[in-house]
Amino acid sequence: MTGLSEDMEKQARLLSSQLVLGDRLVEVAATRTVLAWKGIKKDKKSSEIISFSKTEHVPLCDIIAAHKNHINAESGRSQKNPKRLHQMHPHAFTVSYVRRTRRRRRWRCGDVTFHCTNQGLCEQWIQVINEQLSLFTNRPRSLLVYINPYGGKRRGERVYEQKVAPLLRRACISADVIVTERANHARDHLISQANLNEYDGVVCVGGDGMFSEILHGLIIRTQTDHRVDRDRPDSELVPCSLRVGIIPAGSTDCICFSTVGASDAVTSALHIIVGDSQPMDVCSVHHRDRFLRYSVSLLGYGFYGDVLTDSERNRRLGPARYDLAGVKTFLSHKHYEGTISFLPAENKGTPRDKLRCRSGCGACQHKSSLKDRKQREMSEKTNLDKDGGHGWRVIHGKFIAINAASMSCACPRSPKGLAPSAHLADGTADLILVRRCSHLDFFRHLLRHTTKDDQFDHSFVEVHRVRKFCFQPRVCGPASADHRSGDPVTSCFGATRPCPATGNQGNGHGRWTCDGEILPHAAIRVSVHGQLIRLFARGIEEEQRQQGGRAPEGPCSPRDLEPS
Ligand SMILES: Nc1ncnc2c1ncn2[C@@H]1O[C@H](COP(=O)(O)OP(=O)(O)OP(=O)(O)O)[C@@H](O)[C@H]1O
Repeated sequence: MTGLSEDMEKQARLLSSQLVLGDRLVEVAATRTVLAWKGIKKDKKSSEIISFSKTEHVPLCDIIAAHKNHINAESGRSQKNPKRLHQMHPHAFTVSYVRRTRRRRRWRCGDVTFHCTNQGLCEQWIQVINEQLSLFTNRPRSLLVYINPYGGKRRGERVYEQKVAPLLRRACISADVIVTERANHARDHLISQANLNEYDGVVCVGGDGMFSEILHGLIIRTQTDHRVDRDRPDSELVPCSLRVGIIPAGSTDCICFSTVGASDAVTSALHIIVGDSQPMDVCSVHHRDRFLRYSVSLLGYGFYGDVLTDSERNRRLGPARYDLAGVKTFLSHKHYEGTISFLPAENKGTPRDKLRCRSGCGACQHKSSLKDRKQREMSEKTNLDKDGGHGWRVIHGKFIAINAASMSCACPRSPKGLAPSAHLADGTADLILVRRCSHLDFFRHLLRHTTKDDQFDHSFVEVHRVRKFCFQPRVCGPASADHRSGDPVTSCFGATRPCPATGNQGNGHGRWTCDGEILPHAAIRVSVHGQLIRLFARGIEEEQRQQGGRAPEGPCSPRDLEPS
C-alpha cells in the first residue's frame, strides 16, 4: 500500500488492490474507518510508474452502500473511452457516500465506481464494505413513513418518491409508507395501531404541524405503554425509543432547519441513512390538571399567538398568510396583562451568553439521570428564596409578547432564530418577555431578528433560562386565596375570573401558539422534559470556511462513529 498516509497504514487493512477509476489505475484500500484510493499514473510506453496523484478518502461512516455496477457506461461520463474500459475491465462496483456541497450545510450522495478484471475481486469488495457497514448498529434498517400530501405546496408525495425513496433503497433500508388521509391520521395511527417493534425509526414528510402530530403520537404511545399519567403536570415522562426523521415539505420547516441547518429533503434523508441521533427537549403544557399539548420549538403568547390566529383564517393563501398576518398584527399593536412565574435554570448559562447550540454541543451532552432529577426536584421544594418561594420568580406586567423557546427557532428568514442561544437538549427553555413599548421600539426589536444585532438589548425586553413556568392572564375582581398566598404554582390557576377582551388597549385575553397550534386556554403551566425524543439529525454544523468564504466540498468530516 505504497503512498497511503501513515495513520491509514497503521489501521488494520481489510482489503487492498489495484483497480481502475476513470482513466487512472488506483491503489484502493478499505480499513476499518476509511476507504482510500490514490491514483498511479503510468508512462504509456514503458508502463513504469511516473507519479502519484492525491489520496482521496471517504470515512466509512459516510458510506451509504457498495453495489455491483452492471452498466459500466454509467460511470463513463468522465472517461475518455468507456467502451474500451468495459472491454478491458468488465467488472465494476460503485460506492455511494455522503458528500458536502458548497451550498450551506447541504449534503448530497456521491458515487465512485471502480473497475477490475476479476469478478471475484469485485464481489469481495462489495461484501467487505457492506459487512463493515452492517456493524454500524445506529443505522436504521426499517422505517415507518408518514406523508402529508397537503403540507406546504402539496409536494410531499413527490418529494418522497423522487428524492428520498431512491436513497433509502440504495442504502437497503425498507420503508412502510402511509399517506395521511386527514389531520391527526398519523398521530392516531401511532397511538393505537402502529406495531412500533417492527421499526427503527419514524419519518415525517411535511411541515412543523405534521412533525407535531408524530411527536404527540410517539410520546402519548410511550407514556401509555409505560402507564404514565400525562394529565399530571409533575409526571416523569418516559423517553421515546424510536428516532424521528423530518423530510421538510411544509410551509414552515423550522424544526428541520434548527436541527439539521438546512431545509432540504436529500440532506435530511442522508442524516437518516447514516443514523444520526440528536436528542431534543420537549415542553409539556397543562391547564390546571389537564394535559394540553407538547412543544419542541415555540410557545408564544401575545404577538405570535395573534399572528397564528389570524393566519389560520387565511389558510387558502398558503405560506403568504404568515406575512399578511404578521403585518396586520404588528399594526394592531396589542398588549396583554398577566403574571408570569418561572423556575430559573441554574448553572445552565443564559439566553444572552452567545454560546450557540451546534453539532456536538457540550451543554446538550449531559443527560441527567433519574437520581439527578429527583435531587433537583427535592432542592426545588426545599430552597426558599425571597421572590416567590420554592425558587420561583414572579413577574407581573403588560406584555406585547411572551415567548418560550426550547430551541433557537432558526429559519431561513431569521438564521439566528428567536432565541439564538437556546439549546436543543439541555433541559431548559429561554423565556423572552417583551413588555409594553412604543410601536417603533417593537419594530426595532423585530428587525433585529434578521440582523446580527442583539434583539434582547432593549430596556423593555428581558430573558430568562427556565425549567418550568406558569402564566396567568390578568383577572378581574379580588385575587383568590391561592393568589394571595404567594405560591406561584397554585396561584397560576387559582384565579378564575378572566377579564373580557377589550380590544387593542390590553386587558383582553391573548392566545398561546404552541408549535403552530392555538391553545384553548391562556392560563398554562409548562415543564421542560430533558431529551424526551431523538431525531435523525446532528444539530447545526459549524461551517468550515475556505478562503473566499465558501464551504469546502467533499466527503463529510469523519465523526467518532466507529463500528461497534
Ligand atoms: N391528509 C391530510 N389532510 C388534511 N390535513 C392534514 C393531512 N395530513 C396532515 N394534516 C394536517 O395538516 C397540518 C399542516 O401540515 P404541515 O405542517 O405538513 O404543513 P404546513 O403547510 O407546513 O402547515 P403549517 O405551516 O400550518 O404547519 C398539520 O397540522 C396536520 O395535522
